[in-house]
Amino acid sequence: MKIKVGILGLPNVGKSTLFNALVQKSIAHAANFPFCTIDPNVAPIPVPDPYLERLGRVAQSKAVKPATMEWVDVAGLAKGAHRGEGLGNRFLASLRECDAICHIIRAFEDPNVVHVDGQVDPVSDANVIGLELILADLAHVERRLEKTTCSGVERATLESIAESLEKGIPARDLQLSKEDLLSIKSMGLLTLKPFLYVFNVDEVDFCYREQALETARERLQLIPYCDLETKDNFTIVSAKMEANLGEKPRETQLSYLQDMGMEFEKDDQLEGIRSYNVMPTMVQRLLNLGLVYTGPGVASSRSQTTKAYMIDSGGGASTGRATTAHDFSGRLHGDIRKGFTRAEITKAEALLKYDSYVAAKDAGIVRTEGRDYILQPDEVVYIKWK
Ligand SMILES: Nc1ncnc2c1ncn2[C@@H]1O[C@H](COP(=O)(O)OP(=O)(O)OP(=O)(O)O)[C@@H](O)[C@H]1O
Ligand SMILES: [Mg+2]
Repeated sequence: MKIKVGILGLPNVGKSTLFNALVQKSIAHAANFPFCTIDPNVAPIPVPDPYLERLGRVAQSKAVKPATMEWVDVAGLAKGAHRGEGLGNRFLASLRECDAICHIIRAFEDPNVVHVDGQVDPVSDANVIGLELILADLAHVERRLEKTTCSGVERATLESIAESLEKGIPARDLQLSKEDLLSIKSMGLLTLKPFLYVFNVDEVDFCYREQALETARERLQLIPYCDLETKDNFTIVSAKMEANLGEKPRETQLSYLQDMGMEFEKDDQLEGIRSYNVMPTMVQRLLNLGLVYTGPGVASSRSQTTKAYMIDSGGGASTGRATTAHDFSGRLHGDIRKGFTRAEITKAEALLKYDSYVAAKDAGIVRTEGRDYILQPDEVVYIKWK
């Protein structure tokens, strides 16, 4: 299951700075002028994982490979983009292919960083983006409705969406049935996608997290185009702080933040606030994704890597992609799928109580399932095949 997340926002709000922080490398050019990014930057980002390292040790693997999500950093979307302002909105095509959108909203004041409208106003900025997305979807839907190949359920659905968009209502606010949604899936409508709202705050505000989160929550309530059901899907980052912390030694990072006023109750809190952990975890929750593992049980002559894979936690309820043991075997190798006989399943937490897969099996915690078994999050899967 390949998951793509798009980073969207006005020009010069810190999208590329944040993208680099997520990738933990300087891939995207980030600079203090609008429309710095033209071509999209794309990179895989590992999904934070509570079990992988330890499972690798139980399996005696030489390496572990985390599941990844692909993040896409695009050009800034400007007010009037639908009329061709800024870079227009042609680049939105890369966002149409994404499973979720991460909307970066400038909340930092720094007067040295140019704001396209001359003043920092997070609510107004977020509304500009919300409206541009509605207008971009409307133009996209109207183009499709002009085609004679658009008929039946697809046409009826798009007509009702167009009617709503014209009134300023995003497509996600319509109660579309599964059948309706399926008929328009290839359109990649932006106002149907799950959104994560990310307020990019000043370094010092980031260090007073509770207060900054409260302010973000209050602002979100004022953004009419924001998805009502996902109003909890927001967070704060300080892209500049992330850039400053970079990969400095842990002690340096801690003292930098403490000097700025941040209080730490526990040492591991530092990892818990870094965007490369926070943001993929939020996307995972937003899209209801879970992780399953392979490695334990596999003979070392066959594989020496323990790997994590993403699946739909709700058994396909949210993405429509339930993963059966047989489907999953196809993700490993065509031959494994062809020769599938059964799957051995165990929970990661339970397996970690043993020194080896064999010991866990002897203790009776490994069960056998057939091809139609729907995988559940945090399961370790060992496929038997001929
Ligand atoms: N939290 C912050 N506080 C202060 N400055 C910041 C913060 N986040 C980013 N910046 C600065 O804002 C400027 C613009 O950043 P960046 O190039 O990442 O924006 P962008 O959204 O990718 O822009 P574009 O749309 O032009 O590609 C950079 O100088 C960056 O250092
Ligand atoms: Mg950029």
